[in-house]
Amino acid sequence: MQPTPRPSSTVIVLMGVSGSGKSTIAAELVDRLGWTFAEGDAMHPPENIERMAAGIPLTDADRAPWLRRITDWIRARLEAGQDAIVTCSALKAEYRDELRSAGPGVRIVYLRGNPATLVARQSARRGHFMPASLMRSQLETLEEPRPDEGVLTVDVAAGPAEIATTIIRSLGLDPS
Ligand SMILES: Nc1ncnc2c1ncn2[C@@H]1O[C@H](COP(=O)(O)OP(=O)(O)O)[C@@H](O)[C@H]1O
Ligand SMILES: O=C(O)[C@H](O)[C@@H](O)[C@H](O)[C@H](O)COP(=O)(O)O
Repeated sequence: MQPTPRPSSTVIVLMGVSGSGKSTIAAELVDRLGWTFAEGDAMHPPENIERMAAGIPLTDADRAPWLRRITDWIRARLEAGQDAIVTCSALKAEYRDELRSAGPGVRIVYLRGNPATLVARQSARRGHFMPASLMRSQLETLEEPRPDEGVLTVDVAAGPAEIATTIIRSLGLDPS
């Protein structure tokens, strides 16, 4: 069977709840691949950051402008033929549909962890606006990707370097 040809450029979306390692794995992938990177959190309107910092979960309406900005960013990278990486919790299937609408080069990677690990990692993290109290709503809101979504799921029990290797191999991004 012929290998599936890569589209002209690829944008990896690292998804998962707060504390799943999106920023950490993105940094590892950027180191290894040298691709353009955007932190999805930086695209939230300031009110969203204020809400989360105050322990208030975001609603669909709160997330709408943020998802639009991320989707526009992805589309611009694909149109420019640039490979890129972006973090976005993408908790619901409808959010992922929107992100994928940016173009065929979108590859979503779900960083899946057991709740105990996620809570431990998120609460050990310092200097971040997201309070540990919001983990419960993150986990309640999360709709894990269905098999037909074509999302790559990676367990976050392993260390960042191993996870990055798994992602690079599974997406066929090894240097040839
Ligand atoms: N695979 C991993 N193994 C061990 N610790 C990790 C791993 N991934 C992330 N961490 C740690 O867990 C915390 C949350 O990771 P972070 O990348 O900030 O998650 P997110 O961006 O999804 O909120 C950080 O303190 C980070 O150093
Ligand atoms: O959709 C949401 O509720 C938020 O976007 C949330 O899922 C996201 O995780 C925050 O931006 C916190 O940032 P960290 O994921 O870096 O903790």
